[in-house]
Amino acid sequence: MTIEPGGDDARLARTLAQAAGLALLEVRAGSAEGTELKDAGDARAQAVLAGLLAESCPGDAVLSEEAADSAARLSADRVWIIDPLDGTREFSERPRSDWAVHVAFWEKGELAAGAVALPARDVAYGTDEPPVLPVRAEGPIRLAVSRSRPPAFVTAVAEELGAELVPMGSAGVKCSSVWTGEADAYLHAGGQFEWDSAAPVAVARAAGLHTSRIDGSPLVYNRPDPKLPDLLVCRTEFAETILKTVARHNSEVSTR
Ligand SMILES: Nc1ncnc2c1ncn2[C@@H]1O[C@H](COP(=O)(O)O)[C@@H](OP(=O)(O)O)[C@H]1O
Ligand SMILES: [Mg+2]
Repeated sequence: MTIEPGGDDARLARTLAQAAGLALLEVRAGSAEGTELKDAGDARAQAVLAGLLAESCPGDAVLSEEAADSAARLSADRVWIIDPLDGTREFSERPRSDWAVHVAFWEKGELAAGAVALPARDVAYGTDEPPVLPVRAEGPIRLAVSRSRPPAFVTAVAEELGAELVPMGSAGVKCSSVWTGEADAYLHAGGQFEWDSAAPVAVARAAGLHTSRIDGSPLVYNRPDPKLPDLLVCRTEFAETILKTVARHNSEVSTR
């Protein structure tokens, strides 16, 4: 199934992400700090999303970072894959704005819709109205990477590509940096889960970006084990070069 703009599920994904985003801004306006703030954010956004999903689509399954997993999702046709607060670390570091709410919708084997809200930037992106890629300005490849857990091989890869690293928090924010044109690619390896990438990947696909594992294989969602440790999201013109460069340096790292 391909991701179609519009549609009720796509609009619902955006509404849900924005509602959780508003709740997170309220939590952040309070006095909690550090772990207490992270926990309060995770819990509040989860409660908002779970409540709205139960109301709007009571028969659907849900896979969430903040809720117990249920095997029921493996035989369901409709599954919401949500990360109520992605970039929890950055959420707790006021006034950073690189944190997000992810709401993806999976149907019969494929991501079918998704939305990524960046509440501190007052913006949300969704497959209902896919982002339009800007024309790329001249210059070196800009590679968005985790500011706290970049892949082991990323310095060597950037050197070989003559690329600039752009560190930031949140997988959703890094994917959004590719569709807004702030970066050309988002590269991650070393660990992640389906909820970290499902919604950003749905929006990236709708925007016409390349999305894959770092060995070039497809990103597959709603699997029994939700670990999905690596990905590349990039402008299509850079996919082949980046994948080849990663393949060389990833094998050097993993055989060390
Ligand atoms: N090595 C790793 N193992 C597990 N999760 C990882 C990871 N590296 C990044 N992630 C998760 O991916 C999301 C984006 O990370 P980063 O900001 O470092 O790019 C974060 O999600 P959460 O904030 O929802 O926990 C983070 O926990
Ligand atoms: Mg996450």
